[in-house]
Amino acid sequence: MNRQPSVLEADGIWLQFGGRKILQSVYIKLQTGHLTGLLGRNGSGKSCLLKSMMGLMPTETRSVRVDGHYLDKPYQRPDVIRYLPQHSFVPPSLTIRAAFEWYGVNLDEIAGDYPTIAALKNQRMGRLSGGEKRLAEILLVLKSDTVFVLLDEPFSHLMPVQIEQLHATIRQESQRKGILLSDHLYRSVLELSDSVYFLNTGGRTIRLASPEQDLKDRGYLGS
Ligand SMILES: Nc1ncnc2c1ncn2[C@@H]1O[C@H](COP(=O)(O)OP(=O)(O)OP(=O)(O)O)[C@@H](O)[C@H]1O
Repeated sequence: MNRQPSVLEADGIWLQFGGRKILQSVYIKLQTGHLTGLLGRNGSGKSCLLKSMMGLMPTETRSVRVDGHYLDKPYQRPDVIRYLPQHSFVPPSLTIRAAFEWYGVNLDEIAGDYPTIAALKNQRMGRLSGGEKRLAEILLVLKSDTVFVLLDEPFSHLMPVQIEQLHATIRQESQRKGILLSDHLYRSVLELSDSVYFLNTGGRTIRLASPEQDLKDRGYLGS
């Protein structure tokens, strides 16, 4: 698939719960061909930000634009943007094969890199282990025919060898997609990202110039 480069900008995102401010005028930019990292302390609002970008949170204000065009309900545009939430989202009664058909992803294409998933193709999602299910769901989102992908903690529940393989797949997919990666495996995030945002406790994003040092200065990493 050949596409023109595309830019997604999310800005003016304000979110609060019961007067507690979580996001305050957040700005974030994604670009096809680039991988953007998102880091922040526990509870800083990273998951809320991804949900807000999808239109799945009751934000006070929010603007998500793709190439300057406002996206009213991003969650209704899987052709433009897909989102991997922290929780499982495929109905447990679906087999892996049916889930891949639903997302329009060719199971044969991933069989070489992920033989365990391919071998389980007739297994129902609800019968998979936590790691198997997570991996299948990541691949559905990552390999689907879309332009932007938001990944919320994709590496949780995966064993190291799968994380390594996933690094390669994320790199490959980010050549044509714009990917936002949020995960506490910060080494993976730094290694894969072309640029990194930090969501500070005041609910604003800061683009990190020297990620390792900045993360230490902000108390995310020990010094
Ligand atoms: N529906 C909700 N109602 C009230 N508070 C909420 C709701 N969802 C999230 N919060 C609060 O918003 C804050 C940010 O949560 P969020 O899950 O976005 O953090 P996070 O940065 O993803 O954290 P972690 O790194 O621990 O996963 C937390 O204090 C959380 O308790």
